[in-house]
Amino acid sequence: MPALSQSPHHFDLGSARDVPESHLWSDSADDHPVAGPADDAVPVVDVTAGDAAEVVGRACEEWGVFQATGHGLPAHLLDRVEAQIRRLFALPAHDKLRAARSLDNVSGYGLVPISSFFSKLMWSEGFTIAGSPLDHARKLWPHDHRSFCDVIEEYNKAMRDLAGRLLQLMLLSLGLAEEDVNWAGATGEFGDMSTVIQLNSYPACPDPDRAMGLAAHTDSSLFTILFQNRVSGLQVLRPTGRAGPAHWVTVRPIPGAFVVNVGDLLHILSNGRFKSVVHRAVVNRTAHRVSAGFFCGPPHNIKVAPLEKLMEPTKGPAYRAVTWHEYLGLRRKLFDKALQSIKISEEKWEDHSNSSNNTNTNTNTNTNSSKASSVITCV
Ligand SMILES: C=C1C[C@]23C[C@@]1(O)CC[C@H]2[C@@]12CCC[C@@](C)(C(=O)O1)[C@H]2[C@@H]3C(=O)O
Ligand SMILES: O=C(O)CCC(=O)C(=O)O
Ligand SMILES: [Fe+2]
Repeated sequence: MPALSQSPHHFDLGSARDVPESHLWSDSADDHPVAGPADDAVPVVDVTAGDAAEVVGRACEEWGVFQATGHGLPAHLLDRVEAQIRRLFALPAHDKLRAARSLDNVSGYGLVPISSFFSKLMWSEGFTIAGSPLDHARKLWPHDHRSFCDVIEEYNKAMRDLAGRLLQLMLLSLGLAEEDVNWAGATGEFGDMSTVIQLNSYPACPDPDRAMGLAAHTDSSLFTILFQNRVSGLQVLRPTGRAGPAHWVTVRPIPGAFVVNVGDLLHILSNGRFKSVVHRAVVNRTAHRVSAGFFCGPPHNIKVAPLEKLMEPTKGPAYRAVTWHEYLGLRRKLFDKALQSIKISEEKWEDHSNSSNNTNTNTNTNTNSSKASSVITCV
């Protein structure tokens, strides 16, 4: 076993010749098989196709995830994003730790936030960007933060535009109009929607079957747009159902395509119709994999609740209303029990429909008009 330079938290994964005890996941933790290549695959949608909304809707209901092609983001921008992610994680540990995430700031370098719920460490490092990356980039590259900030800024703009288009397709597929979700923006603009970028790094691993890149989880967002490029590693859980017993399906990388997955907030908004997909990232022996998640949420202070229009006449809302901020707080405490904790039982449907709590579903209660996380500038 290689010596740990400091604590196991700062163990240099890239140069490991063995998986240390601190990062060793037992096989028994993996309770589902991985489906073979002959099994059905995550749907692929050309977002410019005439039937895109319909295909997106089916994918979100059946899988909770799809791959988006035809999105129009130039390949050279994605190459520059990937190069900057690799540049960041290739820095020596002590440089990266200068930009470490702190208790009062979600942005910065560190272990994936859900790490605290697991006794073993994951084979990955992360860098979270909420708002401007400038302060952290300056700490990483005191003399050359510009190229990182410029690329992130350009990527953020292009991704917000894509996110707006995807949201419109999703809402259209649910039969919703602009006035049903007034914060969603009318014409594909992403308006005041909140976004967070999560950069992930998964170094090659000497014993990939006994390590875990990113443990199984759902995202708390409305939806997440993941750039995974050419190295595979993302797997989605196909629960027991039409496709047989529960199993993991590898999301085959399609160069230039994005993986779009439904998060808990969209599951709530659609009253459970769109599935918040459980997913994880596995590692491999030879390739250093990187990815970038673009987490899309409602505007600051908007409460997301099941839409009246999507409820069956005899049924009520399955969840109570929450802002993204409140929900992140619940996730920090309860992790995968957070969604269950806001579930409304059938007996309470009647009380709930009489209460005022659910009337502000789509009302902009935004008293603090901060757009800090929607605009990334490096000035
Ligand atoms: C906005 C956020 C979503 C996220 C927590 C965070 O504050 C920033 C990182 C996000 C991420 C990325 C990896 C998986 C995940 C579950 C985690 O631990 O951190 C998600 C969080 C989430 O979706 O709740
Ligand atoms: O890297 C991946 O494939 C998955 C990343 C992910 O799930 C996340 O950032 O939430
Ligand atoms: Fe995720």
